[in-house]
Amino acid sequence: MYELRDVTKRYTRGKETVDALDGVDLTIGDGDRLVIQGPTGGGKSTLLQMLGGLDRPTSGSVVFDGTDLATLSESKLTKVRSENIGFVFQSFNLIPTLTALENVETALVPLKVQGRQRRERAAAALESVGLAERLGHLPAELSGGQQQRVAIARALVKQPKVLLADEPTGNLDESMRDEIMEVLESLWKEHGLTFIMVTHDSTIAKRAPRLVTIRQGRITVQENANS
Ligand SMILES: Nc1ncnc2c1ncn2[C@@H]1O[C@H](COP(=O)(O)OP(=O)(O)OP(=O)(O)O)[C@@H](O)[C@H]1O
Repeated sequence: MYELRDVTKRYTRGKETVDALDGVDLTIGDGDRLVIQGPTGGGKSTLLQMLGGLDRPTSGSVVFDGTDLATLSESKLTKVRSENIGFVFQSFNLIPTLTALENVETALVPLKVQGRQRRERAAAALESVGLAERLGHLPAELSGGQQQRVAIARALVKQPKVLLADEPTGNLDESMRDEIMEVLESLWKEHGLTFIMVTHDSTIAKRAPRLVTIRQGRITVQENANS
């Protein structure tokens, strides 16, 4: 699915340069579940942005299903993203004036799914995260955990190949954290998704089959035989 070769991302601000990624090589297979951890500023979000085609490396290649995202035109990159990659962030990023159903429907607009089919798919996605009774609620009328479920439904409604999550439980208390992790893990199993998650949470990191640690832009990979 992913082949990253010698990926470098250099940020320059004035005279200062930071290598947020420094020669990263990483292979991720179809259906893998991978957790990325590391100290603050280590490069976790930058790596996730490369995988999601949200940014391009300074050098190196990020090959996704045979296509190098590093050299793709902006319009082709947008197409790859909207068809294949679902994102979940720490700050749920829901549109406050839209209902849960409408928020999920927004993910199907770029795919030109319209009308009744769009509503039905969005409703089914919300049902799969346990929110069948909350379709007409606005984000402000939902708990933090419920808002994150809406964001997960929005990421998954287009049936992406990959789900990328950046600290998806960072804004939640412990019980909601466990709840959201259960939802994500069961969706991963059910859909055969490739699931890549950034977390600071060592309990979650310990449960991951593959753990990537990133420090000063360099990665180490551990396989966890117990999970
Ligand atoms: N747009 C940018 N411009 C300049 N420097 C940046 C930019 N984005 C990130 N950096 C720098 O790149 C390095 C890696 O940042 P990144 O956000 O990937 O780290 P992180 O591991 O996700 O950190 P955190 O856990 O704090 O979110 C940091 O030193 C950061 O300051």
